[in-house]
Amino acid sequence: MIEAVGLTKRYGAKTAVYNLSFQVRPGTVTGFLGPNGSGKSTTMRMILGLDSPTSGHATIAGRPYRQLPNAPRQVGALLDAKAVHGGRSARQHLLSLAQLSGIPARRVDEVLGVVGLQDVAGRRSNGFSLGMGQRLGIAAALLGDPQVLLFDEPVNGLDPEGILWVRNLMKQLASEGRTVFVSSHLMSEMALTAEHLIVIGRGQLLANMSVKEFISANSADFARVRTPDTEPEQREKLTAALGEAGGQITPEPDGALRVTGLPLPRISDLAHAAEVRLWELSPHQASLEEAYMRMTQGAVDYRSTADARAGLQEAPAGYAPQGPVPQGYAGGPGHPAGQPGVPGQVPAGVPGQGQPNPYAQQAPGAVPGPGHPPPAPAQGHPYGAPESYGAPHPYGHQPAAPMPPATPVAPPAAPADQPTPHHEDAR
Ligand SMILES: Nc1ncnc2c1ncn2[C@@H]1O[C@H](COP(=O)(O)OP(=O)(O)OP(=O)(O)O)[C@@H](O)[C@H]1O
Repeated sequence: MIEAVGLTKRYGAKTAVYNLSFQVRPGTVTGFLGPNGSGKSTTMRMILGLDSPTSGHATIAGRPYRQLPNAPRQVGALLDAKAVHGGRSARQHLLSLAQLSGIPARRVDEVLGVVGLQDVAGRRSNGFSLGMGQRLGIAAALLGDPQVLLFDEPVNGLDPEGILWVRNLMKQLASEGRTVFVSSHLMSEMALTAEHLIVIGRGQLLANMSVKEFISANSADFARVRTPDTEPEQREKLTAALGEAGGQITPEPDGALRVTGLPLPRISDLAHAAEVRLWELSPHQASLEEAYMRMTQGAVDYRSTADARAGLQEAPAGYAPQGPVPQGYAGGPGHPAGQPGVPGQVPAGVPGQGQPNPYAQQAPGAVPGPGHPPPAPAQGHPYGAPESYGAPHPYGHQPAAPMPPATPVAPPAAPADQPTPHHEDAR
């Protein structure tokens, strides 16, 4: 198990991570979600002993990484796929890691097969695509057959087939009882990969809950209602009537109203009774990605000026209707609201930051919204059979050999407190 307790990291005036507490349990994939710059990599680096916390601590199996008796044997990580000596071949790179940790050379070929790089193993890694580099990084993480695995944006640069393969690999590793902690900024991907979610924004915990809970808490049905644009008093009349009847009303950027808590026929009847004409009355379901974006929208560092026009700049006025904070949200039970925030960093309108949760109108057991299909069935290969580069994958046609017993893996190379190499890869 991985545990963070009050984890805080400041770089000068910049607070990258603030008071983060969570646990990552074995046997499930835990997704670590947050917008760019929200502190995911910094948190992972602190867990791996590559950065020292300003305060708080992180442990793996009850001890800080650097105090684990055989840390390299227990923990594997993919932090930066580009942290490879480009002049070396994939095999040489893995061999040098294996030799450092006393891992038998045959294990190198096993992991090369697992990630589908066996046919390019002799090629220099500086000729690798981003996706091939990710696979090589994953191979390095698996080298020691560790019980605890951390992956920072592992699907970055992978094509759809590669993404599916990573998804199945993560699930397979977790089903073997390992602790699997995977960061991403894509909710849609994590909803298909992870069973548990830890969501952060500007270094602070926003949600800590199962994917099931997140889906049921965020896949709210709602109605869109529009009155004649030319008669604003009709809109006001309707807002009052719906509000009195117990509906939650949120103005949409285009002038429509988003209504939760009332079925469509009731909205129609109330509009009729109030003598309000409707131009639109339509059913909708909030997508998970939308819920995630709304949850983190006050906690995004980098934003296009076009976002304002797209309605992503600010929560619309009045968008935070009534309702309890669902369990597991930061600020909900187990995450008391009103904890001191980072000065100037408390995300506006974020559930659990002392504000009511805007997603309280739930259909329990709701399924992911459009764009979130159910997970694809696993492929024949135990790790989803990646296509190898240049030849059919041998594991695609035969049962894979079992992983060898735990063997050490080289510790992450960067010394503590070095500036984080900030990835400039396309995301
Ligand atoms: N060594 C450093 N010195 C100064 N600031 C840093 C350093 N490392 C990270 N930061 C800052 O801390 C914040 C969190 O960065 P971090 O890389 O942990 O976020 P992230 O969620 O992993 O982002 P991304 O998804 O873009 O990789 C950012 O504002 C970043 O610029």
